[in-house]
Amino acid sequence: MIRFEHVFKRYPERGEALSDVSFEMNVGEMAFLTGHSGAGKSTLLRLLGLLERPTRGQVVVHGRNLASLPRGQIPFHRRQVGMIFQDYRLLPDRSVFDNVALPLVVAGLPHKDIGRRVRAALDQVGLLKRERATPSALSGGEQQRVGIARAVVARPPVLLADEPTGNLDPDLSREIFELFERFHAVGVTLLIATHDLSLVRSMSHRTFTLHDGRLVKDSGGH
Ligand SMILES: Nc1ncnc2c1ncn2[C@@H]1O[C@H](COP(=O)(O)OP(=O)(O)OP(=O)(O)O)[C@@H](O)[C@H]1O
Repeated sequence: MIRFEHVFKRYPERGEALSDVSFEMNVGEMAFLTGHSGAGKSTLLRLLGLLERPTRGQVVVHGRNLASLPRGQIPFHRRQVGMIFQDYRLLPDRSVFDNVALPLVVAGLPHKDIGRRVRAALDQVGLLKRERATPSALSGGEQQRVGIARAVVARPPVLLADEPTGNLDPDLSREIFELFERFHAVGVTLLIATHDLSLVRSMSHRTFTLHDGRLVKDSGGH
């Protein structure tokens, strides 16, 4: 589902953020991505979401080589890869419903399908009753669940999360990770960047470790 082949990413002003990174993930696999601050975790996820392009090497998702993906297929790719962020990135002046609907509105889905799909996604994250609320009326854990509903509403086969529990306390963090387990159980491929090593250790999934832009460890899991 995901393949990195000798991937390098250099930011002109900062030098190499990723150096010669190669790995593969199978369909339905769930893995963690760890490493010190600045190790390159966000960069790796941004390459997968096509928010950045590699300087060298190949990134392949679902058989599509992102380096040679025609411009017109970028929106389609983005719908195949749901992204979840530490700071949730919700629109503060729009309702929970509107925030979750956004990817479907952008994709031009018919109105009646949008309502059905948004409610299904909110149900999955346990927020069906809050669709009219604005994000500021929600707790951090709830806001992140809105972020997750938005990421899954277009039913992407791949979910990427960048420090999804970085702003949450341990109990809420565990709830978010349990939610990820449920998507894993239905066959979604997940890659989750996190500093939360105690949660990582308690969950026995494959774990990648980056150090100074290099993949130094690939371990764990069943
Ligand atoms: N848009 C950018 N422009 C320039 N340099 C960048 C950019 N994004 C990241 N970098 C640099 O690339 C390196 C890797 O950063 P990255 O954000 O990928 O690391 P990270 O492991 O996600 O760190 P953190 O845990 O702090 O989020 C760092 O040196 C960072 O300063």
